[in-house]
Amino acid sequence: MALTRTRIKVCGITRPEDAVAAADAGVDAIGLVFHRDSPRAVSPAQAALIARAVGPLVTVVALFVDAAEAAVQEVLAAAPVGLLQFHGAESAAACGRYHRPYLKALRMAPGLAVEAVAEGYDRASGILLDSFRPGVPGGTGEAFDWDRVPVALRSRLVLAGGLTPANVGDAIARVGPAAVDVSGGVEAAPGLKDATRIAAFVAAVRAADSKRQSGSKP
Ligand SMILES: O=C(O)c1ccccc1N[C@@H]1O[C@H](COP(=O)(O)O)[C@@H](O)[C@H]1O
Repeated sequence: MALTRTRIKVCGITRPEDAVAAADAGVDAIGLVFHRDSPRAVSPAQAALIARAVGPLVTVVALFVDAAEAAVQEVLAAAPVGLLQFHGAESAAACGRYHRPYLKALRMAPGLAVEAVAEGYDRASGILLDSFRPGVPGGTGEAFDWDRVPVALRSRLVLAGGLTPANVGDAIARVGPAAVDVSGGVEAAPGLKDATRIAAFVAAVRAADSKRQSGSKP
């Protein structure tokens, strides 16, 4: 049985007030980036403050890019993380080391055998597909060719990469992911979310869900 409500994650939150805006808009998860080179990077102490602001029933996702085990453990000790997100070249064994639910991000490099690679992460709670730009691990603000998404992956797919309030409805109609993830598309500036854009993104997702449901009725 397929989900009728697309789950929403807003990633790259750096301020408690942005976490509150996302929660108030009705998102399912917020993402915190622990990658030093990102304009959205937060410290474990900031993460704890943001997680406290968002309350108990919004999932806090901690995003790492090929991080050392000690760095991941430091974050886990500091903040109530509900889900890990591995956005680098981490193996399935490395992702599973923390005995926590996790998303594995795959960047859509030319020629990537998406389905085969995703199969190697069968213990992941979801497979996140993001755009590929050489030398940039994520948060590019660029969309990839959605026709490359394997149908078989949809039920555990988190679609990411260049989503915005303007294109997310089309993305849902064409791909039918379990969840969508947005960062740059709801920002006023890198790392600074915009409450109006977050609300517009959520509204666009819900409109697409309604359209899908009415279209599937006999
Ligand atoms: O957001 C970042 O700065 C970032 C840094 C390193 C790895 C991943 C990052 N963000 C993730 O990138 C995708 C797409 O972001 P966007 O919507 O295209 O800006 C998303 O999954 C973020 O979680």
